[in-house]
Amino acid sequence: MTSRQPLFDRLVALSASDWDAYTHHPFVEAMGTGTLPQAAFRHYLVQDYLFLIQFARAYALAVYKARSLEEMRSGLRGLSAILDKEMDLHVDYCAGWGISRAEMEASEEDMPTVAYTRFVIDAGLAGDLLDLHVALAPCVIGYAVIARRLAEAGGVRDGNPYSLWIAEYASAAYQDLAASAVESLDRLAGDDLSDGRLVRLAKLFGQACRLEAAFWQMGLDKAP
Ligand SMILES: Cc1ncc(CO)c(N)n1
Repeated sequence: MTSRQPLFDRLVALSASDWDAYTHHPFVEAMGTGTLPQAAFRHYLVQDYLFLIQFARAYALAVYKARSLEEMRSGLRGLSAILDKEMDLHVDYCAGWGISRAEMEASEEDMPTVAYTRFVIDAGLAGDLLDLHVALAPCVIGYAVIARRLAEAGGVRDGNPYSLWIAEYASAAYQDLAASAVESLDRLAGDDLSDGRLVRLAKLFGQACRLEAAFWQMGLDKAP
């Protein structure tokens, strides 16, 4: 019975308090209500641009770590989704907040950005493809879960400056991407995951959730 439960659900259950602290962080709740200070969001946006560059490197590593052509192509789709789509979207979106590409490129990575992105890359370098995808899961899937909840609670509405952010990650395209990330965890894990491996994977997952929470907190800490 437990083996039929998606690996993602088991990881969330094993790291419930870290997962909840990440997905219900005060930064997230304030985006939903529209009360997040703009300075917090702008700092987050610039750091997220730098985050995405490193995230692309993590997908490049997924191509390298692939054990089959199919897995290589899947890593390549993730890489090009970031480089060819998400980065451009991000630049357009930041322009709407008066932040130029030049300003983002001139910015330095804050410690939480360095910590999170290099943690993910190291998880992939030191481990196998499943370790890497588990370390990536809170990013890819977490944003889909957060945005869906905020959208269902009425976060996308006139007058909420964060509507577009919520709508983007609540969109069918992003929700589909997250659903395929959930499936790929099960495909990579196969059906003979030992208890010991599960515990090690849950450690990676919980750490990534704490680093996501620290990423939100970095934004809040910039609010006057
Ligand atoms: C910090 C962070 N986590 C996850 C995502 C989703 O891609 C993102 N853009 N930024």
